[in-house]
Amino acid sequence: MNSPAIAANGLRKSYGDKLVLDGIDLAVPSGTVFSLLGPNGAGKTTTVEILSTLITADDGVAHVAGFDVAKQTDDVRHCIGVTGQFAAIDELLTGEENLLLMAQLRHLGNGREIAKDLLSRFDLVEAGSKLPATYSGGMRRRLDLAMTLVGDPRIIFLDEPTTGLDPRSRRTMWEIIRALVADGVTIFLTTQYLEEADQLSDRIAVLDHGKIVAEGTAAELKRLVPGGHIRLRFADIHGLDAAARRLPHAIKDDEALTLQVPSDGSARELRAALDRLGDIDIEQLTVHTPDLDDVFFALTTHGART
Ligand SMILES: Nc1ncnc2c1ncn2[C@@H]1O[C@H](COP(=O)(O)OP(=O)(O)OP(=O)(O)O)[C@@H](O)[C@H]1O
Repeated sequence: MNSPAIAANGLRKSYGDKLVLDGIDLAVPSGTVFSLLGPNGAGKTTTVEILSTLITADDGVAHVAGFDVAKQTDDVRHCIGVTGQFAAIDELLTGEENLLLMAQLRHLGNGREIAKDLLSRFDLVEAGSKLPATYSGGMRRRLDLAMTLVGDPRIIFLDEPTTGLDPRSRRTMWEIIRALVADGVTIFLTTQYLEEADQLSDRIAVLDHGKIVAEGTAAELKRLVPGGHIRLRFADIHGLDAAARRLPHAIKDDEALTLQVPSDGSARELRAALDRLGDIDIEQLTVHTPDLDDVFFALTTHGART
């Protein structure tokens, strides 16, 4: 098996007496999307900064593209692209000039060609000759990501790439990220948006107070939390009472005229519940399966419902 594109063992980091990372282990196979999900201050940016050689860990080891992030920083930097929460865009240069500067910094001879190609891929051809001050938030993020892609890095760190974007711009970013993955690029993504992690990731780790509290596919994480149920609403109290007698394990709400039946969301369990109700009239039926929101609330203390 190929060695992972990104691997970390026992990463620790403190600022003063504040412990920020308390022993992080992770492994990201090549060509996959890994999301680090966590509330504000959980340590997501700190993890990205260590893996991308911007800061050093106090303890533990990490390898990116097979290189040690603490000892082979230049090799790591050659293989990666990083898009942070604060864009690297130079406000005094046009979009195209920003890309050209990036190509120069990376000592690439064919800067004009690269800039032209990226402007067209990121739908910034017209904007390319304008100053970033005239760009929308979504355009700035696209330019920032385009700059990250100069030199064709095979491993990309995206630190909260869609924070503050409207739903349409967010979806455009998702399409761009999916195209990169289809091209074999490895993506390490941090996000506070559960839907984003759900949509894009092969694997997700939930970070809280500097520790990974759960890791797996979106489906695996959703199975960790209870909360799946079928909700049945009845026209009147007689229907509700009759139904409650046939489904004694259900939670009854006399005011809302509903029964909540624990369920894994499968068609088999739904059919079994309906069979037991027989000819009792149901006014409305909804099936709730746990989503990543439930996982997030269940596993992180910041998100914990009190
Ligand atoms: N340079 C620094 N000096 C002191 N404390 C820091 C420094 N950088 C980060 N921290 C602290 O480390 C903790 C984790 O920060 P980090 O930015 O990694 O969290 P995050 O999960 O990325 O949060 P957010 O979603 O808000 O960006 C925070 O409490 C933060 O205040």
